[in-house]
Amino acid sequence: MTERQQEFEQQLAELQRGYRVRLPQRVAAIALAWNRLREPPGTGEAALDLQRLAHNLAGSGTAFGFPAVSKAARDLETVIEAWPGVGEGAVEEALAVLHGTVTELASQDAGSAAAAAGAVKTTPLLDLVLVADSGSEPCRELAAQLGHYGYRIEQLRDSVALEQRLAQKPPAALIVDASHGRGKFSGIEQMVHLQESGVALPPVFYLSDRDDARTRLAGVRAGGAGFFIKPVDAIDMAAALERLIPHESPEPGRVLIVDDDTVLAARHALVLEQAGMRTRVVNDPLRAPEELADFHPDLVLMELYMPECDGLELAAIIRQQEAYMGTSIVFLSSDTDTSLHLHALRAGGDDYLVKPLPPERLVASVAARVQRARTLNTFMARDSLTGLYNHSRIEEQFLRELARAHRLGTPFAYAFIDLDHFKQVNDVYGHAAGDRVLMSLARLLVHRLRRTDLVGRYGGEEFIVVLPDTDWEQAMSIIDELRESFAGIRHQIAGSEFRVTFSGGVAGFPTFSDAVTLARAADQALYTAKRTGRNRVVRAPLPRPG
Ligand SMILES: Nc1nc2c(ncn2[C@@H]2O[C@H](COP(=O)(O)OP(=O)(O)OP(=O)(O)O)[C@@H](O)[C@H]2O)c(=O)[nH]1
Repeated sequence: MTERQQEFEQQLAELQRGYRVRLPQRVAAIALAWNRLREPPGTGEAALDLQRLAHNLAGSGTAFGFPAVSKAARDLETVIEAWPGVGEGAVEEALAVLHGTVTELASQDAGSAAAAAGAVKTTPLLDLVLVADSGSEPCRELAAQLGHYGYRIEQLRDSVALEQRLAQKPPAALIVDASHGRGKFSGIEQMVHLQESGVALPPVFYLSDRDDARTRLAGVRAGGAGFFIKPVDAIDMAAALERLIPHESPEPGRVLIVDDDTVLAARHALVLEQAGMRTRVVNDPLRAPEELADFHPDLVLMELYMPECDGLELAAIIRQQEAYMGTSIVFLSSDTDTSLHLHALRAGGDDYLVKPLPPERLVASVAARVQRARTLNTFMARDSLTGLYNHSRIEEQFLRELARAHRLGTPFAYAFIDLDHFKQVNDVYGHAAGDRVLMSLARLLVHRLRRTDLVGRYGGEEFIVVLPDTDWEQAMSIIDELRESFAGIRHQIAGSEFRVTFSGGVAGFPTFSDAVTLARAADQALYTAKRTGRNRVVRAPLPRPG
């Protein structure tokens, strides 16, 4: 075996271990889906969910070296297909066999299962340390303003306290008053002194009363990441911090593999998963559209020759749908005929890979295409001023969330937010000032909400927030807290200062169960908020019975 093959086999073994550790969770998901189906109101969708979970497990078990799991899952799938004709007992029995098979495997590998269960995601650190004289009013005000954007600020008086703080838990960044202490550059000098004595500093932003070259130069020489003249507009500082603080690693690329050759498809999936991508395999091309809608891949990797529906036909089906304009299509085939390659590209494919393909070539081609699909999708999905989801994308996300909530029976909240008297802001301070206000609200929403929440700019000064797994009482208090924070932001433009407020309307699922009534309810609640004085959040009234 060559060194490369050895490495590949090792990687496969690693993947196999990961798959094995997650098996109990997959069986638990199947058991949950079965409970949902059995207890009213079980729907056709719940039955499909259950069938798909069992089918996926049946399809992947053997590929990962667990044929007994595949067999038990396939038996369960067959019984589910025949249900309710076969009765609950048969399903329970098949489920028990699957559970037993997986429990046995899990007990052999309890150690790694525990390790996998213990993996907890952390949220990015957003605390900052401000080094300034305690009596400095502009610095106190800046701290308060940054607090509205979701940064936690701790103020320290001297470099001794700072050194202790850095040793405990380093903050995301330091903000240092350049003239803090004695002397013009004493704040800067303190940082230089700390660095020279071997203390590792996070990025430092200097605040200064004076905008002269000497002070700026001192800041640059001290390794400053930014230099701001007092009084600092908090939105500028928030923007600089946002660029600096590393965000969570991007979502892994999602690849849908369509190939009727189960072994080859599983192998491609293993290779791509090993390279950090998420994959889903479909062996029946006619199921691809359904999986596409459910999985939302960045890229579809498909075999050209397949029974019933070949790759070119499937590409045509995908390309006819606007929702998948940004999805890459890569063909795989052992056919080296170049005219066929051209034909495949004309049919909407982005690349054509000839088999057999070394793993690193597959990973490189797919990763490059995933990246391009991501970039294209970002342009298509984002509002250029605020960077939030644009109108069509937030609507799409809302519908997706609604479908998920229906499927899982979880609540979610929907809020419509609209700036108050925004026309006056434009009229009095100019359009550019209005744009800055829109950006500041966008920043506040993104910083203060969870990563799983969805925020979009619906139109001019209207925003939509979707809060998954949140009931509307929680949503009311979250949106109201945001309202209060936003009202506290001082917007500064050419020496003048002003504040802006927003009004909000909140509605939720399952109180309103379809998209139209839910959005209309939130809109009406917003209208009530405007009519009753603005700068408030109103909950949609309960729907009339019947
Ligand atoms: N600066 C800026 N203004 C915008 C943008 N999009 C829409 N607007 C402005 O937003 C203002 C909305 O005004 P109205 O619909 O009258 O609402 P309002 O003044 O906020 O009043 P209420 O909603 O009733 O509180 C208009 O003046 C639009 O020109 C934009 O991208 N930038």
